[in-house]
Amino acid sequence: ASPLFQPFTLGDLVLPNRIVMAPLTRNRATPGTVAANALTAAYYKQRAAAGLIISEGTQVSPQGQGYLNTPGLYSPEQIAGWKTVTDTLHAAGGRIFAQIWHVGRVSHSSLLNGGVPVAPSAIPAKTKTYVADGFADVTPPRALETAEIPGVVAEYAQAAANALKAGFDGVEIHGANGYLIDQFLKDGANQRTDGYGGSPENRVRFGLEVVDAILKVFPKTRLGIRLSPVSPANDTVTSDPAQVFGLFVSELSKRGIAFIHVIEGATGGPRDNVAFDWAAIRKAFSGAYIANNGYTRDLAIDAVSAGRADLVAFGRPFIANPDLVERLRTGAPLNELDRATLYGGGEKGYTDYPTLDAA
Ligand SMILES: C=C(C(=O)O)c1ccccc1
Repeated sequence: ASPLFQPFTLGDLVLPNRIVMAPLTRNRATPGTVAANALTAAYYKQRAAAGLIISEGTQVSPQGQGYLNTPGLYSPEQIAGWKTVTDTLHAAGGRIFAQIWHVGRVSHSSLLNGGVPVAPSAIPAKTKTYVADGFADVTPPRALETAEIPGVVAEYAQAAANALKAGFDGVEIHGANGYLIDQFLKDGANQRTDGYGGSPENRVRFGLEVVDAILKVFPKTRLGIRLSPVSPANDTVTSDPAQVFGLFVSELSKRGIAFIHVIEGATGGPRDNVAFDWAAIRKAFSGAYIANNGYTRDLAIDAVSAGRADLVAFGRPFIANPDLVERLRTGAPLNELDRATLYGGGEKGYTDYPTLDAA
């Protein structure tokens, strides 16, 4: 069988195959920000055959929330809610890492008690977010004071400690798609004049402080980070992707974390929007490389067989195919994705996609 279906040891965790369920925001943490409804546990349980599941983005604090009904990992209720999910998934033989998330400037005052989002600089993103009455332009942010930054770093570390309590098998730091860490990395969003802005060395500082703070409370063998060097997601770009991500990845490699999860191209879009040397990034990192973005069965089999990736993450295919692993193994056709039920709502488009044997 293709290496895609062979086991892989990630850090100290043996995965039964190299197929990862990518983090997917579904806006179904109701009420509010607690991932406790039975639907969420059922949704993840249906996908337990994945080599590894990475949870939907889970905010590290109230300030870190940018969308309606996304779960948090900063309160006892939220930890207890996620525990019902991880217990259910473990009972079904699955493995799940928590993706911990701070949206930075991609938020809306209606989610922040009338407040404004925080960001590296007071530069509004030309992007929308999902709030109570549908999609809305994000609220222009304020720049974080230098003195506030250690507090935000500590929110990530606390969320990682909470992830352990909530029964997660590991943590993925959300460092991609134009959210807070990515905003610091990219000079289109970060025009600070203190030690956190300007040179690539300064722009990687925030992300590295987050990793170092987490490593004080969390094992490096179970820690990874998602990156999107050339994605324009949420209107966040940089003039120097090769420089800043080459530096960031080599610094991450020195810390010995388990994986980088790389969005190759524009998130959910073209893989060749900007020329980028993915092989150089893979070579610069000592741990595992999870490739993501628009992979088909053939592309995934080829990437793993050719050694360009250790694992491949699938997002939208996992939404529509709870038994994606089986379908990829046998080359079976895939269910169509229903875009109308991606965000918000209930079981429709969440837990009601059929498996092969149900067809
Ligand atoms: C967390 C997200 C990301 O990383 O792009 C997200 C958020 C809202 C809708 C889709 C995706």
